[in-house]
Amino acid sequence: STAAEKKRWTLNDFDIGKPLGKGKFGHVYLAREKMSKHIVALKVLFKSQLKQSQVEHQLRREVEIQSHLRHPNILRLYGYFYDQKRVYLILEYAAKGELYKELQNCKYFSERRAATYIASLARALIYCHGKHVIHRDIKPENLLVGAEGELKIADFGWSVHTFNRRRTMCGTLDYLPPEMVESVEHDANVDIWSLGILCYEFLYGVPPFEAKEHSDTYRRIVQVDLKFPSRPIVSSAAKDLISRMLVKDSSQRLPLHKVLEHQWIVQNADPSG
Ligand SMILES: Nc1ncnc(NCCc2cnc(NC(=O)Nc3cccc(C(F)(F)F)c3)s2)c1Br
Repeated sequence: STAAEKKRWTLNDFDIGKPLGKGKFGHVYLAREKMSKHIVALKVLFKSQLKQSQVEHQLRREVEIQSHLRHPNILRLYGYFYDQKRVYLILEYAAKGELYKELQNCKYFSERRAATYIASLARALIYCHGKHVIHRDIKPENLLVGAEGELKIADFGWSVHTFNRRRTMCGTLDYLPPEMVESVEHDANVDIWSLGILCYEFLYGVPPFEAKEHSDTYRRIVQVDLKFPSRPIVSSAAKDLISRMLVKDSSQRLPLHKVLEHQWIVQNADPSG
């Protein structure tokens, strides 16, 4: 790892700028490292809240996992430091912000834009799985957009190394595959399911199993109650790809490298990604 990852950073090393977003555990600020003038995002977490939620081990795992990941579609976590009350994550700054805000603004994405994002995500997940890391929490809130419009997966707070698969419930229900909702053993194929959920939400503006009550969402997930609305009009190729990822039996889900070879991706994704 680089010198930057070894250094003992303190808040004095940074000029703090505007708030970028408000997370569950703390706020994110634009910041500039004084010596290098390098622009970063600084996520501030309160130790009291981390302790209260007993997630300190997850945070340590995130920092450990992220320190080994280098991919254009994965937001870098350069390092962390802490003081009396807070833990600070030093993150790559994604200049075009949070993808879910973009999705809210334009309701749903074009097939070309959706396919380009899905292809980027598939490549990032192939890279993660190759390192025995599953993200487990792929959803619009964890996707950011870089200065060139490229997608960046962020927040590995729920990721794990596959050899110690865990059964804890994590993230919102909408994106969880049947095996996690039924809290049985799960593997890297959980991320393929979430990719299918995302592909549907990019094209229709809502996740496929959304329901008023948690219990209804749960039932729709375990029954894979997949319906495609008549509006907006979506190509049959896109529906075919979604149907091959949202399969209850995780071993039968389309493998990520096959996602990249699917005709809808080949015909619609921008190769630069
Ligand atoms: N424009 C932007 N450019 C860059 N970043 C931005 N926002 C921050 C995105 C994040 C990346 N990584 C994260 N990681 C965590 O939050 N981890 C986390 C937090 C609490 C508890 C835990 C745990 F303890 F539960 F694991 C783990 S948030 C924005 Br907006």
